[in-house]
Amino acid sequence: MSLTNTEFDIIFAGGTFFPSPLGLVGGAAACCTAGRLAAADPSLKILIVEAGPHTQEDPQHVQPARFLSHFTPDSKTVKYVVSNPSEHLGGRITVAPAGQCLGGGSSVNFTVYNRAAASDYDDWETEYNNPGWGAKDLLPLLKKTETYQIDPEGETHGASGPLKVSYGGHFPNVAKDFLEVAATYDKERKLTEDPNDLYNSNAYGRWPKWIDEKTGRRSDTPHHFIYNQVDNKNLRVLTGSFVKRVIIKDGRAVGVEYVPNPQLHPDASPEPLAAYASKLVVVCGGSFGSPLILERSGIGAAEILKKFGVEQVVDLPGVGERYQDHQHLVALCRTSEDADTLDYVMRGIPEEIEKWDTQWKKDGTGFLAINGLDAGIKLRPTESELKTIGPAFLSRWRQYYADAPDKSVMWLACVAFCMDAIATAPMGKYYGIGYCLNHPESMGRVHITSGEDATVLPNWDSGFLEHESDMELHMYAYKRCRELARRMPCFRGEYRNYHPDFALDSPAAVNEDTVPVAMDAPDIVYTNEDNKAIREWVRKLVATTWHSLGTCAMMPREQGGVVDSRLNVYGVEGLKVADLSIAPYNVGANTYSTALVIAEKAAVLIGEELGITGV
Ligand SMILES: Cc1cc2nc3c(=O)[nH]c(=O)nc-3n(C[C@H](O)[C@H](O)[C@H](O)COP(=O)(O)OP(=O)(O)OC[C@H]3O[C@@H](n4cnc5c(N)ncnc54)[C@H](O)[C@@H]3O)c2cc1C
Repeated sequence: MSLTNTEFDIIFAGGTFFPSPLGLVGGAAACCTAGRLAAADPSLKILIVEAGPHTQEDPQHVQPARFLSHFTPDSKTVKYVVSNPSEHLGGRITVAPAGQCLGGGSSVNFTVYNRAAASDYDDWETEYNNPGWGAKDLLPLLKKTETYQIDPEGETHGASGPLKVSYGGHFPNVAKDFLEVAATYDKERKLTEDPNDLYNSNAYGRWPKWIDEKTGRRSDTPHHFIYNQVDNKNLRVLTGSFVKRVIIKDGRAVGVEYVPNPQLHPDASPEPLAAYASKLVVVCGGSFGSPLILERSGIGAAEILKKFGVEQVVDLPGVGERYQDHQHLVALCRTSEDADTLDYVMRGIPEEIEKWDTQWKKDGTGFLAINGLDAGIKLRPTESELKTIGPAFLSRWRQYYADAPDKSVMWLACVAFCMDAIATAPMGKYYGIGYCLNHPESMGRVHITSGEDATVLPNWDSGFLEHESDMELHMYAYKRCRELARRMPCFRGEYRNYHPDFALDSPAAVNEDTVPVAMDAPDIVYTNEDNKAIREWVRKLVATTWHSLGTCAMMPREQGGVVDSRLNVYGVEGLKVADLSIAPYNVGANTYSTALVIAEKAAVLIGEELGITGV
């Protein structure tokens, strides 16, 4: 589709693309920012350019529990980003699936509602010099996005935003078991009604979801910010198109070049087309997409651009650096047939889908209206636990966590399906206690492998486990998960492939076919050999939590920053980045909420600059 003769006000690159004064790409953040601006000023010509397909009213996007259906080898809605082999992972690669469809991650994610600690955002303001990005400034925007159906009067939650947050349409008995065990076994920690108030941590609770309790639908960004404005002909979305580069003339971004996605348009000419924006180009390709768009546009480190024949426009060596994620693992167990798990739905068994689809259509409840992540904790180690974790983590704790009681070191949760192993585990019902590290010390990097081809995979080093402090925390986390899991009434043994390879005669040996241990049973004592086995297990299985951020960091330019605190790319006029890639440092939570608050803030900043009121 050629948009060459249409001029937009804004183009959003990475999401959907419109010929407009403003242009954007159409991921989670892009749809929110574009939708807010379009609603405030319907005369604004906006184009969103998105690499993947539309998602409108597709059950695989709208019904929350369908998220694993996107993970097929030939997926058209998820892009598999493959890392370089790493010595820290025993020489193996890791793969990060990233949403590639209108709405990006918001259209395929697991719908876990998890909010950062207030001090995470305060650090953005004070440590990275970004006025206006602290918790007190962002809280009103966090509230603006959501309707917190669980407690609309809650002080830190929103009551009338477009995205609904609830517990979903069912409370699985597996999650109830988990909370009962937590309350009885873990004497050091309490239960909470609201694990997401920004200011408190270290208490177990029922876990909310980005799901509307009235309809059972996913709270994604395209349906709530874009598809609900179909009558606005000035808001245009171009799907199936990769933004190749931003067109920069005399130091100003004036448009984008885009090429068809060959997976969706195999017969289209690969020649680039152009769309022009008179006011602004906003890059929103996510943490994997945005740095690559910038590098192909000549914005990045000299040696990388030179290697791939891209003429440098701005020297910004920070582009593509500071890749961060939340590394996760799950200790899987078998469970009884009467346990509520999503295994059969996740495996796509037709009778199960049909049964729950009927229920979902009737009243928005049932297994399609949940995500199987129904209880958990943002956990901080106790003083006595801290003594056992290890010297590298202890040093990290003292430097980063000790004085910030709202920060948790990991999110630990009960998973009511065979997460990570659904494709390989024998048929049956499973649950797991899983966790992700909230602020791993390790960082990676992502860069182009071609100056011309926007469809090829990048050069990605995940950075996972490059710091010993992360490994020590993983080992502690596994032990916590295991103690909780084996006490749960629904426990019927550990699934060997998702536990370390302990010696068979070790007291830590995997118990495959058994019943729960007593609540007051002593914790397992691990030998040096057992600890080595856990270390190997972590290396073998640690994986992305799909929470990539930080690759176009909002920091001072001299410290490696890519955008300033108004999201302007250093050295180019009329060019912003507005997605999770601008996060200067990690947040202790699943990242959709943070992507949304960045998008809301971007809309406000753009509104101010273009004189649009009511954003
Ligand atoms: C499988 C999965 C599960 C997740 N689960 C959760 C969860 O349960 N809870 C939670 O809080 N968070 C979750 N997340 C994370 C969350 O969805 C992301 O943090 C969020 O979507 C990031 O938003 P973004 O706008 O920065 O990027 P994205 O949402 O990734 O959007 C980027 C968009 O840009 C497009 N794009 C990239 N390059 C180009 C290009 N060159 N041209 C055109 N388009 C391009 C992509 O196709 C994509 O649509 C999950 C993510 C994934 C992938």
